[in-house]
Amino acid sequence: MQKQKPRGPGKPGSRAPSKPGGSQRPNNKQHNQKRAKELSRSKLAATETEIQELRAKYNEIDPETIKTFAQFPLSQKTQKALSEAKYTTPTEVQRLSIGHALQGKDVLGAAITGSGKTLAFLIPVLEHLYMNKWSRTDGVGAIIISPTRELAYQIFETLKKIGKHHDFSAGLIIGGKNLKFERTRMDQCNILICTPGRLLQHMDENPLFNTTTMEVLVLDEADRCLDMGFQKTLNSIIENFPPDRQTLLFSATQTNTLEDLARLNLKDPVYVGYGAAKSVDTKPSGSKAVLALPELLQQSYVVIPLEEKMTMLWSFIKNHLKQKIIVFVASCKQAKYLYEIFCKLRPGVGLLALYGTLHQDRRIAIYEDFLRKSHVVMFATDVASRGLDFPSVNWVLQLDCPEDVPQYIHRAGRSARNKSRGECLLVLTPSEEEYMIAALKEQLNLDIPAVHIDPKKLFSPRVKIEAFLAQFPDLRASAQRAFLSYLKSVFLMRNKRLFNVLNLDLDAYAQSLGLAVTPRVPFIEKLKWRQKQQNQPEQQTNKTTGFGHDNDDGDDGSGEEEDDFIKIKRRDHDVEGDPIKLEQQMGEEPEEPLVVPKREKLVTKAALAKKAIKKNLQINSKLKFDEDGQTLADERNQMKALTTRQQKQQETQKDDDGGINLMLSKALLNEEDQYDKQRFRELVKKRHKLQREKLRKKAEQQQSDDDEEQDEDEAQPLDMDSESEQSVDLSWLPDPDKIYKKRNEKDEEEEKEKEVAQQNDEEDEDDDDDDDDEPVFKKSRITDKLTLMDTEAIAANLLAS
Ligand SMILES: Nc1ncnc2c1ncn2[C@@H]1O[C@H](COP(=O)(O)OP(=O)(O)OP(=O)(O)O)[C@@H](O)[C@H]1O
Repeated sequence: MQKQKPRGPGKPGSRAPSKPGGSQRPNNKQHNQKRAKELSRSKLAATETEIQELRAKYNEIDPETIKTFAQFPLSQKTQKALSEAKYTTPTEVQRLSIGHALQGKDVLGAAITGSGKTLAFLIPVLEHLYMNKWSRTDGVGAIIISPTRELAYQIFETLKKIGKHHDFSAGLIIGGKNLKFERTRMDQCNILICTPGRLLQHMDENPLFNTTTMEVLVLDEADRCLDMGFQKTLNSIIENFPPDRQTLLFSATQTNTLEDLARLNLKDPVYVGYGAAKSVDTKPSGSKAVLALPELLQQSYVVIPLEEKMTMLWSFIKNHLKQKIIVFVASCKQAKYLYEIFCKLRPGVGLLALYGTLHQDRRIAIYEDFLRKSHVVMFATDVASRGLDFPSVNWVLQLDCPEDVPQYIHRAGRSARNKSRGECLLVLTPSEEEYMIAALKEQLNLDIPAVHIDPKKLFSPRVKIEAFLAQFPDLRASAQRAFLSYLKSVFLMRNKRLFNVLNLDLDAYAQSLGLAVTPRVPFIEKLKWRQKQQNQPEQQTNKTTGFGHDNDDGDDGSGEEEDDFIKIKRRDHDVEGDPIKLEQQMGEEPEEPLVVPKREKLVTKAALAKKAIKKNLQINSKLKFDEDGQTLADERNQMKALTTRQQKQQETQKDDDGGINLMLSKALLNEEDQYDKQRFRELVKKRHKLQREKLRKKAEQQQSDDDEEQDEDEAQPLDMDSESEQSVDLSWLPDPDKIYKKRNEKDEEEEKEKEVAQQNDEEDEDDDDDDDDEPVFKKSRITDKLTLMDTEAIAANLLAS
């Protein structure tokens, strides 16, 4: 599209001389506009003819004869971008699926990891919008759903590459990004690449988001999108899509059941990559899974106890310093701890960690870092196991056993991508070996060779790790969290044949992580306790049967009662979900189903309190007495009694199961208020009493001091003092004490009267207290006798007058 240069406003009076026949500027403008119109018209016409030509060729597509992308009836814009990105020859999955997708059919594509499934659905998406002359204002035309954020980001990047000559707008809608920003832009996007959770959030919260225009739906890693984890979310999303749409499903492990496909409302789907002959249009029987691994991937496994994994990992990294390695672990906290401790240990190679709890920007930065680097070790959880296209990964080390065979395939598939070589080492504990190896043999027809590690090549980093943990408490806490999270992940696995947390040597594992003390694992303690509880009655039953007490007495009723007491009625009473029928998968004899224990109901403080109230427990009460032997807690007790009374009333009513009883609460609050007021008055009174006591003592002390002083004055000759005192004879002066005492006594009486009046006014004052104690300030005035200095001053005044 040509762009016109913006013109400046132009100065008034500085116009260019006009040519004969009218002004030049309007002529130019008109000319340009005309030309632009002609251009766009011719472009539209060209597009229209291109579209018609391409559409005519759609029915002639024969996947078997196609060798290059140029042979596909694709728009020039797509062809140009493909050749610029050096995509000339389509991969098998692309060759087999693109034609059907262009024809508007629903496609289920299964192909090994790294075989180019992304282009197999992106090309048809672009072509569909192009052929339908989709413009920016037409809204959302296609939605691509990916189970992880990194994969969505990767698809977005590929779309940018091959769709760069088209005029469509595309949006990446994943968690951890700016929701507000996404909201304002979503309605302007023609292609949305999103994770299920975020998409549903927008559907629920964003009034601008409208999917009625949507015509193509793609599920990458379809089996993951449709599995239990995303089931509810995806069901809600699908409800919002128009039923009349094209659906494309792709994965390396298509394990979808027919039920899943029915949920998606597929219409006569084409199966690509199913069956031995990689045939097209052949429907797979029922829910048969399609599982395959790249030919150039070398696989092996090693069996070591859990506690030796750290040593093995350290030695492996030290022996492969010039390689690009992904180490898969079961939980985020393990990935974090391994990264932290290995950074401290400095193995001599770059380290990275990619896991779900990291901030999204950090995750993308790590992803890009790992893309770029050629010698690096990345500790990762299964967020990195599906779809991520890291070039030239030499080794995939599955340090913790994968949950199932598809997970093994996806992890292993991060290496040996797109016809390159790679290796995968599966680390198993002795208890995991038998089941996992048999499952791989059964489902993949794969005999993975076992490798044995030369003990001489093992270097244990334990001493160093212990030293670091002793030095850095944060690191120790991280190790503890890693320890617990691994055990939790094993505990939560549904496949109890493969993962049994009770088989693990916890102390040895804790020590291998550098922990001096094994952290407490409450859920294992609970599990053991529950197992013990379940075994005990069973043993007791056996005992009873052994002694033949069952039917001997002939009293059926009593016998039954006894049995009822000790017999477990349903052994799987705490089963959460259906038991896993592993035997059927493995073709073994059916055994007792293994079950995931149900989570125990949490006992909250509120629940305990409720229980206690219901039982009407009498909690020990503390009684306080004042100096007079009165109980201070009387009011409180009264209040408690009232509460219990009202609770009883409430219980008898039985219609109030929850919520707040306003009447009762009000009454309780009033009671509480009364009590608090009373208590406050008592405290104030007590404080006043204490103050008075103190002042009285002080006054008495002062009086006794004064008396002593007076005695001393009388006893000592005057010449002991100053010269002035020597020169003046003051014996003729009247005794000031006598004068002022009289006056003070008068004051005292008045004060007393006032006090009595005040006492009568104050309702709350304690009479006893007041009888004992006269106001201290009055006493202090009475005892405030004239000093020698005062007497001297009075004498001076008198002399002067
Ligand atoms: N026709 C092609 N020619 C050359 N390279 C291609 C072609 N198609 C895809 N590729 C490259 O192959 C690599 C793997 O592609 P892609 O990620 O789409 O595989 P995938 O099948 O989706 O893998 P996974 O199953 O792991 O998701 C990418 O680097 C991509 O660029």
